[in-house]
Amino acid sequence: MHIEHFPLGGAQRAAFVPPEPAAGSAADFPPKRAAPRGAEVLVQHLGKRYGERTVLDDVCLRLAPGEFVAIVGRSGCGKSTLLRQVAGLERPDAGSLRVSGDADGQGTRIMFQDARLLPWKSVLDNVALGLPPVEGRKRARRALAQVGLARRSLEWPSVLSGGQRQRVALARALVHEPRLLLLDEPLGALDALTRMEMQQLIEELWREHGFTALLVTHDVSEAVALADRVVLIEEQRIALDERVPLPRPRNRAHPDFAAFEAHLLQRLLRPTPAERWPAAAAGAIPLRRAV
Ligand SMILES: Nc1ncnc2c1ncn2[C@@H]1O[C@H](COP(=O)(O)OP(=O)(O)OP(=O)(O)O)[C@@H](O)[C@H]1O
Repeated sequence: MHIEHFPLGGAQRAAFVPPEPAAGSAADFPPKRAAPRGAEVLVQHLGKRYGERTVLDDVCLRLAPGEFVAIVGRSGCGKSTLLRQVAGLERPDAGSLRVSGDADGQGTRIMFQDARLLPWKSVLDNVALGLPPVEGRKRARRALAQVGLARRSLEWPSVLSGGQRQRVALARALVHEPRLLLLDEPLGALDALTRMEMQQLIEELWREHGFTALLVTHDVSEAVALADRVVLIEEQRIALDERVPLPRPRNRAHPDFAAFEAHLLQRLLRPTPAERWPAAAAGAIPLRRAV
């Protein structure tokens, strides 16, 4: 897969030596991935403001077709804002954004932390929503089978657990054969075990279907488990964009997993210039002198 990086404003890299792949890992990693049929996403010099507040500034990012990218960053740094721009739910104030291979936007699907199911419709009808009745239900059954809920299709959403509801939300995205799946902290409300099961399911479906995936998460471990690349947003910009140097499926028990996670966490928790020099950030003294 060809990955092209745009120059990243102020990108900084902490000292991290990518580990060698574990012995025998190639055998654990059969190349059974479907040929990518995902969209390409190209974000160039994107800026977004809400009133006086600049949330994103000069953000450049490219997702190759079929790539899985995770966005991490502190609360309020603009992760969901970036996702909403890519989803076309909001318009950026500056720069450009292109999702190719999805001309009508129908192939872009988004999943949120809450499943947002219609309580007065059955599980099956939630998944088939917007599709022609007969064909839609057939496709919805197939999608529900893929997420392991074939037997729950005639139930109401209210009787499902949180994890099962998120499975339905995943089926509702899959039924449209997405080319781009946007995931806005979709597992944030789940318990640790269910969360890991869902991560595994998302990875399996991604491998099988070949869509491009963009995941927003607070959980660095989740980003390392799922993504090809991890992108960190800090101070309105992309401050780090790194390939995850680990074979798939990711082994959380392997020391290399922990090492890469620790490397990202260290970078994430590093105080920003504004935190180190609050007076300068507030304009009391020139930042140049403070630095
Ligand atoms: N519609 C809006 N109007 C005004 N401000 C907004 C709006 N949406 C988001 N913001 C502000 O933009 C900033 C970034 O919000 P965003 O939700 O993108 O952050 P985030 O990184 O996803 O946060 P979290 O991890 O806590 O979900 C925040 O300061 C937020 O208050």
